[in-house]
Amino acid sequence: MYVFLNFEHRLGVGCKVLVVDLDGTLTLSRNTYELSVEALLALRRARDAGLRVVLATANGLDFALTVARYLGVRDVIAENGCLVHVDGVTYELCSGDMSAVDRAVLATGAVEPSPQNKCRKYDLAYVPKAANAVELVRAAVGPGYVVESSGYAIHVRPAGVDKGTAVRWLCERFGVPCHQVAAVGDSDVDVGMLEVGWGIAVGNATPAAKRAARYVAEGPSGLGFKEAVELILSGEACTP
Ligand SMILES: O=C(O)COP(=O)(O)O
Ligand SMILES: [Mg+2]
Repeated sequence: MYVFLNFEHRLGVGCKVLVVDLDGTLTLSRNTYELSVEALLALRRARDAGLRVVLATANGLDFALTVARYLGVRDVIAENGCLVHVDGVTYELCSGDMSAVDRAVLATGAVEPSPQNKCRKYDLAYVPKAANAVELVRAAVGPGYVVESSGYAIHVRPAGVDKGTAVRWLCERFGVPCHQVAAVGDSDVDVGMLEVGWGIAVGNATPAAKRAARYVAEGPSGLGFKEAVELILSGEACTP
């Protein structure tokens, strides 16, 4: 039961849901996994204000659910939107067998498989070994697949689904207009959700993420997320 405590929420204006990326957004910077204390405190303020918080990450589902547990978050978008876990049930927004694609990607010799791949289903992750790894992988998999870098790994998944697809699915499920879903992120894999929701990019986000956002924070990563929560709680975000 989400009782919206503050004035904007009671009036049915302002943000009702907060969808937040993990790596590069809740962390100290975009090249570490260390969580930002300021971000954790801001996340708790958002939740205490009655916002429904969803973790949206390129990481695998098992990994994301584990992190979400320690963040005090129950709902998760994983594998860049291919898997959505809401109210204890996992929904698959992607389909198809990725084994042949995986073989083609590894045959380029430009990447190493992420250890997470043994527990990932549709969005596979790779560590680049060559400067032009993204281009080589794109050439190997063809137009039916999306190849993007999160800054932490190269991701390959079936075309047509991204974090924005999953946010749109959540808007429907929660019965909330998408402009009242705040989405905060740092990288190219967040562009879809920054466009679908009321997008906020952290200060050190990629150019594509900043272009997709309604608002760009000053601070980097976790400090930028703290600013995003302040904007949300001020009632100035999630305008139509
Ligand atoms: O797993 C990654 O590559 C980055 O994950 P993120 O979507 O939480 O930034
Ligand atoms: Mg990120």
